[in-house]
Amino acid sequence: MGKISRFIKRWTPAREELKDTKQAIAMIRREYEGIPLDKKSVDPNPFKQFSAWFEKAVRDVSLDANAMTLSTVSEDGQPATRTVLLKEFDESGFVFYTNYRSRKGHHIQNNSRVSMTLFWPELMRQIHVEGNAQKVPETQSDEYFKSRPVASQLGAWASSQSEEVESRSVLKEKMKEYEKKFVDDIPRPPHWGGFRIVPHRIEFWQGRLNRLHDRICYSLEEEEWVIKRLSP
Ligand SMILES: Cc1cc2nc3c(=O)[nH]c(=O)nc-3n(C[C@H](O)[C@H](O)[C@H](O)COP(=O)(O)O)c2cc1C
Repeated sequence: MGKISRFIKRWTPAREELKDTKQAIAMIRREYEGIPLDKKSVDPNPFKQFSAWFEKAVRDVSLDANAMTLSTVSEDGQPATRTVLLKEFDESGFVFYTNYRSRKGHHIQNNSRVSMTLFWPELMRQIHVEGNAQKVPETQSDEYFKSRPVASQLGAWASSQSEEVESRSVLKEKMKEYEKKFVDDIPRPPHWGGFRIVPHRIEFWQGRLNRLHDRICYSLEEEEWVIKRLSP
């Protein structure tokens, strides 16, 4: 049994112990005993701190270490969240790719304020970022689009993301249509590309004993990152 499956077993009730959802929820409880996180021990640069945590997550987290919850806000102030994949990262921000005509795309075009959260249960760690989303340059989206598998490239053409679709077979037909249309090179759909989240607040959360977790928060104040410890 691997490190992770042992870990999961420890915190998951046995199948025969589960009677109903209410009881299942009540049975899920664990202590967090992560490595201490302190204002003195973190890097003064939040991007370097992010890299250190992300690299550890890629090594130690079972799957989808780059999956993050993205929150946007609708025109009438309704927040909406969904999972997207972090695809690029540097000191200018966090990049994910999507359909600009999707629900999230419309939200961002109307209100660029977004937040994103990565949670790595195995490490008892969470990173929460708040900032503004902006489209990446077209050349950057082109480059990333080219690196995707051909089927994913066709999928970007075939799917009018977030719109109602009659059936799965309609999607399959569209895939076939685009397969015929683009024989050699598949261009990037103009409505598909990256958003960069430019952060002004980055919080690192480390689970600790007795729910006394460590929270170290960087906020951008007059172009300087100010570091504070927050109550759990
Ligand atoms: C693990 C995972 C990764 C995903 N990655 C992306 C992604 O990188 N980009 C994307 O547009 N949708 C991604 N999705 C699908 C979104 O969660 C969502 O269903 C879709 O983008 C439509 O969202 P919207 O209608 O709010 O715009 C992913 C879903 C999961 C579960």
